[in-house]
Amino acid sequence: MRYKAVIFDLDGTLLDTLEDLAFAANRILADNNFPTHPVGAYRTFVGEGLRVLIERILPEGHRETVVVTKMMAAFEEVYAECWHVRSAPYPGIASLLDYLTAKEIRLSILSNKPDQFTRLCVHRMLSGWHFDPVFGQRPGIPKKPDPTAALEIAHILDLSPASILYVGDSGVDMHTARAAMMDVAGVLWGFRDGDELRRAGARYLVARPEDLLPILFPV
Ligand SMILES: O=C(O)COP(=O)(O)O
Repeated sequence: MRYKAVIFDLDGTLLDTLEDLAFAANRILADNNFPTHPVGAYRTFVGEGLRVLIERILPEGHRETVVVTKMMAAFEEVYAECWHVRSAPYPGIASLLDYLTAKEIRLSILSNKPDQFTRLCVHRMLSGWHFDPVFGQRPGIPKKPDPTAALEIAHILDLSPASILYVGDSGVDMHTARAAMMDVAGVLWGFRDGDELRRAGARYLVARPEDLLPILFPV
């Protein structure tokens, strides 16, 4: 078997978290008399961590560090109440994870979502499977697309990057995997489109979770 482990991105790959993220972000915008955004716009705002999300949703001219920092704290407060309301695994993820577990493929998660929310989401929505390690964005560790955390996972699993398949839904994920010398599959059910994934270097593009099986277990 070529791949012994999979590193999954979280938002837009395993979990559809878009509506809860958009709800919390729009709430803090409205609370501060800033214009809100349609839920779909958040597909391009999410993916590079909380600070970048806040910078992207604020109107130009209101992105000073002090405003961004205040809005980050406000977001964390609102999201702490709503992160689980409308979020859930995408269709087909449960069966995929069951199958990978039965085949003894090791499972791991690497997200740019703040680490505490990453762990909460995994604990509540993906507790039926064993993911280890689970890393969100941690203070002092460079976020994706820097390959540091992906390589840390390879080290913890005691596997070479070549024996790990990275699965994600954004250009940031594709760049992360390539920088870590891992093969990468881009998923088309997430927040970004196939063009972005292809341009960022996706080796495979998959339309449904079960389409990962022939990649992981070629006949
Ligand atoms: O919350 C984010 O910025 C993105 O999270 P992801 O890395 O799981 O897509």
